[in-house]
Amino acid sequence: MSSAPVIGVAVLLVKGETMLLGRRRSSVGHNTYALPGGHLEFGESFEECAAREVKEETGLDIKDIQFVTVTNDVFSEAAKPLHLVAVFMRASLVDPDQLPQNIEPEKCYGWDWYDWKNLPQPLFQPLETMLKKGFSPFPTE
Ligand SMILES: Nc1ncnc2c1ncn2[C@H]1C[C@H](O)[C@@H](COP(=O)(O)OP(=O)(O)OP(=O)(O)O)O1
Ligand SMILES: [Mg+2]
Repeated sequence: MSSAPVIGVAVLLVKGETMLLGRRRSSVGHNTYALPGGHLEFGESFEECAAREVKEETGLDIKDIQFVTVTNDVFSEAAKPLHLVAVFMRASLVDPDQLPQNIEPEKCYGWDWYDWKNLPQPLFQPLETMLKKGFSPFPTE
C-alpha cells in the first residue's frame, strides 16, 4: 500500500564555509547526516517552516531565509515506504555566536558544523540528491 507524498523542509544553515548537520535517530534515514528540518504544516510558508523547525530542533534563530531547490525521493526499502519532496531553504544565523542545542535527542544524535568540502558520510538521501544536482551553497568556489 502506498501513501501520499510528504513535504519536508530542509534548512541549509550556513556559517562561513560550514553547514549544520545532525545524525538522524529517526526511522527514515537512521544514522545518516541531515540538515535540520521537518514536515511542512498546514498553512505554513516554506520560510516559516524553516524558522520553526530550526528553532524546535536546535534552538537557533535564523534570518535571510531563501528558497534554493527541491528534491523528489522515494524510500521504497524503508519499513514504512516514504515518498518525500524536500524543499531546501538556505539561511544564516541571527547571532553567529549562538550555539546549537540538541533539543530533540530522541530524533538526533547531536548537531555540529561541518566543512562544506569535507562532509560526513553517509548523508541523508535528499541531501545526497541535492548535491548530485550540482548545487553548492558557496557558488564562488
Ligand atoms: N534534512 C531534511 N532533508 C530532507 N527532508 C527532511 C529533512 N528533515 C526532515 N525531513 C522530512 C523527512 C520526514 O519524513 C519529514 C519529517 O521530518 P523528521 O525530521 O522525520 O521529523 P520532525 O520531527 O522534524 O518533523 P515533525 O515534527 O513535523 O514530524 O520531513
Ligand atoms: Mg526533523
